Amino acid sequence: MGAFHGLLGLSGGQLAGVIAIAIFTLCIYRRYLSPISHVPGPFVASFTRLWHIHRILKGDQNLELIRLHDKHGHLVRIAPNEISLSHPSAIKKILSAPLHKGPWYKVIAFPDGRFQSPMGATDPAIKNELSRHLSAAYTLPNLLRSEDGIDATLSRLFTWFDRFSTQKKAIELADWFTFATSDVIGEVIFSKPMGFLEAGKDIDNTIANSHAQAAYVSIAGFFRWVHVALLSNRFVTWLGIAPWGHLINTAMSAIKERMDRPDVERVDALGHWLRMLESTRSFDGKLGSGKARMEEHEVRSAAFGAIAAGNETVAAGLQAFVYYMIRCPGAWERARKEVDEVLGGEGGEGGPGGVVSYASAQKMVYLQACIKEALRIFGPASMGLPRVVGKGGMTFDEYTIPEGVIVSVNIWVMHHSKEIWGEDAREFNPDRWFRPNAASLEKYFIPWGAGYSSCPGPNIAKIELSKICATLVRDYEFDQVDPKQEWSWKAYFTAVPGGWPVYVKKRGHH
Ligand code: HEM
Repeated sequence: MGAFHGLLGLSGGQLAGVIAIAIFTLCIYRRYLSPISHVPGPFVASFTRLWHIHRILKGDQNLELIRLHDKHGHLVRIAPNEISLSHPSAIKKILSAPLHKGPWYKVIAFPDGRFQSPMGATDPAIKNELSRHLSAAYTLPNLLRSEDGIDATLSRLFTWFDRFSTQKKAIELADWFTFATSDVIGEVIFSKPMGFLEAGKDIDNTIANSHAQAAYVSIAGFFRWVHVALLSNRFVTWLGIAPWGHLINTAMSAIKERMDRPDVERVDALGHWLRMLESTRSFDGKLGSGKARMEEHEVRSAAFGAIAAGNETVAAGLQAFVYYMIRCPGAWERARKEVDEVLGGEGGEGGPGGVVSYASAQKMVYLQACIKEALRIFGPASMGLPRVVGKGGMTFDEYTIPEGVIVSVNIWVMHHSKEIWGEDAREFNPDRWFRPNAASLEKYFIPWGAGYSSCPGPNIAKIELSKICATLVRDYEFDQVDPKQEWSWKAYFTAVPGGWPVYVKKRGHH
């Protein structure tokens, strides 16, 4: 360091002064001279990303953004080079367009930063190529081939609920729904539940630790090189010390077992990917060449993606359904009447305890509107989805945003926009889906994101939400231990509520 000062001919104090002036100049440039300096937003955000990171860690980035858009309008500058958009056309112009994703996404790599995952690929052409084989496993007909396995898993959940009803024991739905959705993902991906419902408890504190992991991932994307240096590198992978935890470990050993036994034929997603792997093994198309190929690490990465993204999101949707339904007078009874009608009276489908089929749940239009409304009012994905403006820039209102600026669309901001949904935008009202303008609002309903980078798992989520919500409405009621208590949650990349214990009551038991 001393040699460095000497080289510049500066004393320690002078060097500190030069650095301070450089930082000050950069701040002035970012605040007053940058091409997006005229876009309104929090003062600090205009010269440092730390404002955004602070809001993420505080866990209220979604609500804060809604407040800022209410105050400033369609454009809010949330970092020196990022603008959040609430303009109704932003979904089409930003998410549905083939824009590159923001650099934040690159942090999503498995098992380490050397490998590109579909979510981590920022170039739309590469992302599409990496996803091509994966998504075919998630079509509705493919997934419904696992419906019996899903039913067996969910029956375990309802057996627990029956027990809690008899015991009059208060439970956290956050835990039980996450146990169930984790087990279902195991069933759908590799025909093996993760074991939470069998154990009836959080295994290895997996779910308890997931909040800290979620907070880490949501900001690690802004410090990717630190993340690569500490955790996401070849050395950590080689040592096998990455803190993946029970879910990923279970998935990886299930994949290994299946690869060791190529004679086992299964209808799950893994079976599909392994067949793809086999048929493309001899093919040496290069990434970016537009040619189909799939490699072993991509199979692992696909399972990792589903497991990392597919349990708490659905569990949050399920919680939102129960939470808002029990607060909406008459909604549970109305949904139950419909469920009974469709199933032909109390019990229906295999009698009490039998899990409602996906096909029957699709006929329950009010129930589906309630599920949809729960996902609108409480979108499980709470972080803005960043894209990079391409050549020629982009115009919203009187602003022209130049090439290279990051533009993000936050699902909460869009779902809570009064301009789009009307004055009752921030209320839970399933009946909005029966209004004459409902069809025209579909394009603004984006719980899964939109465009080439949107969630690959809606069909899995819809199967779970439909079956679980229909069965809950038919067979159970929920009373909060403290009916006035609001739930709490932290909005990182996803928002997972908790802290609202309930009593489960089996229908007819008092
Ligand atoms: C209610 C449930 C769910 C919601 C609301 C949801 C929402 C989202 C959103 C908003 C994204 C980000 C899109 C973007 O970056 O532009 C995403 C990505 C993803 N989701 Fe979901 N998701 C849900 C359930 C699932 C399930 C069940 C799976 C299981 C396969 C899944 C797997 C993934 C994966 C792998 C990604 C990364 C996709 C990629 O970029 O390749 N999600 N999800």
